[in-house]
Amino acid sequence: MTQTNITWHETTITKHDRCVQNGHRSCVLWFTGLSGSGKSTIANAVSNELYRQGISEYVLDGDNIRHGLNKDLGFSEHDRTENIRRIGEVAKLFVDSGKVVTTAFISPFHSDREQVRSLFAKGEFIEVFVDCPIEECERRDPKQLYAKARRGEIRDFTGIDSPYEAPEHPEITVRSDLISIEEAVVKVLDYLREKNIF
Ligand SMILES: Nc1ncnc2c1ncn2[C@@H]1O[C@H](COP(=O)(O)OS(=O)(=O)O)[C@@H](OP(=O)(O)O)[C@H]1O
Ligand SMILES: Nc1ncnc2c1ncn2[C@@H]1O[C@H](COP(=O)(O)OP(=O)(O)O)[C@@H](O)[C@H]1O
Repeated sequence: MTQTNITWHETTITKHDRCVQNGHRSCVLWFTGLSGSGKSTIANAVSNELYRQGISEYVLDGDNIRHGLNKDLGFSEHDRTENIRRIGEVAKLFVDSGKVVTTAFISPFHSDREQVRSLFAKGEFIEVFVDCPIEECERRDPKQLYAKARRGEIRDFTGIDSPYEAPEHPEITVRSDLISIEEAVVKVLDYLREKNIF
């Protein structure tokens, strides 16, 4: 349902004010990749390092959001699109609050990611493609979900019987089968410094 009779209220204190107070710009690092590619691991490691350096950060992680805000959603194409739409809106609020937000969602559909990108000012949405061959993700299988999907116990599993559309022009690509977690963190932080986020 489209809402009517709703007015947007500008706050007195703006995103700019909050960024000045924090001493850095805000943005979202949008990690995308197959299950087991390393999104959560790298997003968390990046956030830890940002925190250590005094940057105001926050992690939005797939499994956690699906326990609360999005617990009504499953893994159909429609539900994944709605999942990403809501998370995009939440990420926008966090960016407005002045934070460097890391998100770790498979976000398999190109159009959904581009829809989220369109919510942000230029340079605020940083797509991080955690690129890892499915064979390696399946070998890692940290939650034994590939094994279950292969046995037919999980339907619509990304990479098995549900598609993953790899980003065409991500701001950052991390080949998590070729570089270490530490090297991935350095790559992401170098990008943020190069773009004068902090
Ligand atoms: N069918 C199916 N396909 C993919 N993933 C599944 C599925 N069922 C459960 N899981 C678990 O849910 C996590 C993915 O949730 P996301 O919110 O990131 O997915 S999506 O962006 O809406 O596609 C995913 O987490 P990660 O392994 O961290 O990616 C899985 O643990
Ligand atoms: N270079 C790497 N980058 C990220 N994760 C790695 C790397 N090498 C091994 N791993 C392991 O792969 C697994 C990735 O799991 P996870 O971060 O939960 O992936 P995702 O969030 O994409 O599902 C973890 O057990 C992690 O320790």
